[in-house]
Amino acid sequence: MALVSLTNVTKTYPAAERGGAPVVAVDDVTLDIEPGDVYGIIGYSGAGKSTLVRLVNALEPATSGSITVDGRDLTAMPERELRGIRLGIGMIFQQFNLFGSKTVQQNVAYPLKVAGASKSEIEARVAELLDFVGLADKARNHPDQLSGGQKQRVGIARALATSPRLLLADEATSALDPETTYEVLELLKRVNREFGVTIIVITHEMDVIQSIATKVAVMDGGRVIEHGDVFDVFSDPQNPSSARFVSTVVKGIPSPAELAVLRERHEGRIVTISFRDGDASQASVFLELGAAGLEFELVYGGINDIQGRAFGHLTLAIRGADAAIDAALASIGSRVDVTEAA
Ligand SMILES: Nc1ncnc2c1ncn2[C@@H]1O[C@H](COP(=O)(O)OP(=O)(O)OP(=O)(O)O)[C@@H](O)[C@H]1O
Repeated sequence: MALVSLTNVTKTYPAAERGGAPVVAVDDVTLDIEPGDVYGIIGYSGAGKSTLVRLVNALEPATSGSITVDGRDLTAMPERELRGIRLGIGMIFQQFNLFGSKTVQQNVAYPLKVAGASKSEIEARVAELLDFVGLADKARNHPDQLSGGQKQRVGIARALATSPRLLLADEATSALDPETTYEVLELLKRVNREFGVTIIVITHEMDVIQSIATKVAVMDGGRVIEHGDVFDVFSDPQNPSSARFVSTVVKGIPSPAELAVLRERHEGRIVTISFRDGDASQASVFLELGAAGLEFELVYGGINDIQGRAFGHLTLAIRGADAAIDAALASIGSRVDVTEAA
């Protein structure tokens, strides 16, 4: 059974001005998030991602449709029970949202205090979590004495304090540099692997999805326009907007402008060979071109790794007799996708 299930969920906000049109922030979204998923939700600013998070977190009611968390329908639930649902969901934020006047230890202890845990339970759990996030030596520091990455690690420890099954990460690495982003994403992977916590990652950065998510939903104008396994969406996006996101991290077939530059710099026929794991290896393609007596160079593209599965597009400039090139491409084209620039 899905841990989070959204069925035809719509959230409409009233118009800001009298006579204006209402804002449909989330538009007829149907999505299942299974236990153990790291589910990425990507979209440009205003796509409706944060609104979707607030609906799942029961901070706001949906206008229509149904949302279940752990099999329990939030739509008709009284506020008292919604509070219980919220306790089972951890949240981390772009701006960390730590209490500046409390120490690291007190920040992590806070949700446990609210939940009514005993002093000894709190001490043991906080020590365990600070150890897990590698900040045991900072227990008595205040947030302003920590780096951004350390603050987010405190945020993660605090979000895990009450042992939630679900963690919502809303642009959790958007304020961090690439190195620190990598560390925080690695920590989130451990949270998923070692504690079995399901994670929903909201982001506008495709490389975050690439490095951590197993599934992805692409949002645009409040709608989910494409969703599926990260590998499938990255290697073969079906929607132009998803393709634009993918192109920020994957070099595909060169655009007409890029082709013009390639032609200026390289002689020969420009051919893109697309690999998807399970297809022929790159080595077999290169060997075949070599065996046909053709000269070639790699001029554009690359191979990507998504959770241990490889795919990518390599664009080559190939030189030699046209008939020999035609024969080699026909043979290679029977195993992998071959696209020759017009
Ligand atoms: N409380 C609100 N009242 C009215 N309109 C809202 C409210 N919250 C969000 N919206 C509108 O709903 C749409 C979706 O906003 P949302 O914040 O969910 O998008 P987002 O994808 O999270 O973008 P960002 O990354 O910029 O936060 C936007 O048009 C926004 O202006």
